Amino acid sequence: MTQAIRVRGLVKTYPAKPPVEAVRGLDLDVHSGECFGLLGPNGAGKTTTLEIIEGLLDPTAGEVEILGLKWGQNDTELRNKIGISLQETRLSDKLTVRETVTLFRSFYAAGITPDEAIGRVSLEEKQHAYVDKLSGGQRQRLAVATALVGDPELLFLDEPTTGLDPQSRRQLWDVIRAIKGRGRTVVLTTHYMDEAERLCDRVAVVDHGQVIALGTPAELIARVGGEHVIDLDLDPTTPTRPTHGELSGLPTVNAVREEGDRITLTAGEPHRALPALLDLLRARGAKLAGLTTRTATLEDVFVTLTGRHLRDGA
Ligand SMILES: Nc1ncnc2c1ncn2[C@@H]1O[C@H](COP(=O)(O)OP(=O)(O)OP(=O)(O)O)[C@@H](O)[C@H]1O
Repeated sequence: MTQAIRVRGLVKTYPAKPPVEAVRGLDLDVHSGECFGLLGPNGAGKTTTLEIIEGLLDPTAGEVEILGLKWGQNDTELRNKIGISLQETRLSDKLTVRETVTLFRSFYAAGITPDEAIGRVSLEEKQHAYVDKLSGGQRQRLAVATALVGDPELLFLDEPTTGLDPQSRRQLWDVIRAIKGRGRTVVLTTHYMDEAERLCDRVAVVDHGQVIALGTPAELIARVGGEHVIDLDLDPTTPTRPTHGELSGLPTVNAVREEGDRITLTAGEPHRALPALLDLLRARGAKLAGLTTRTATLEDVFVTLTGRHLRDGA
């Protein structure tokens, strides 16, 4: 498989008092044709990493190769091969959708027609509308159209669906799937775990400027110890809580997490873990305020790895 992106030992320290070590020795390989997700909480270093790869920011140290090319050596060629939709792409309110896409098309030596780009993000009906008259979702799709119009081999989408309603998010997912369907490489950052699970072939979980886990969503979920999660809420009046050791000793339980009255177990076989859990709770005289079982998600992966929720402070 050819590499779309190769990053080694990336470091970015912002000058401040004290200096901010936003990226601390990050390695990354993105394969051609895959949809790759960078996940992590606010401040993890995702945007900084992307902006260095996109050539918008200089690294403090490290190597970056994009499509076999390097910033500083092949800039014009690189700019023609990548498309970027920034977290908040600034578009002029005084231009229409069509004028905006036409303007961005003029930045590229080759590409698709503005009409085709507008069609790919389903904005035909809005092509004569001014940017300030668009909804949030339409604006985001326009931002993606401006990134698509140069027919890039590699497309960067920084939090493409943040703040959008569910319907607009799904529309953008379809747009992203279609881009991938054309064999293009997509790198996206997101706070939304369902988005990453649905769209990404592989994801890297970034925390404190480093990759702390990498793999397909299914691999990462399997790695946290089981595909099934049992969430149980103890009634606060419960006299004696089961101990951590008792919970981890239940059949097929791989991990135990306790946050206040919420206990979360990951279990390989819930049909074996659950009856034993209920017996244990009965023996402790514990009252249940709630009990649910569900499939493990990337959010569980992140909490297991870092002890924090991905959307903390989001
Ligand atoms: N220009 C800057 N000067 C100083 N510190 C900065 C600058 N830009 C970002 N940082 C800091 O670097 C760290 C990483 O920020 P970055 O935006 O890369 O994280 P992120 O993972 O993309 O977060 P978010 O999800 O909020 O966009 C943060 O602590 C941030 O405050």
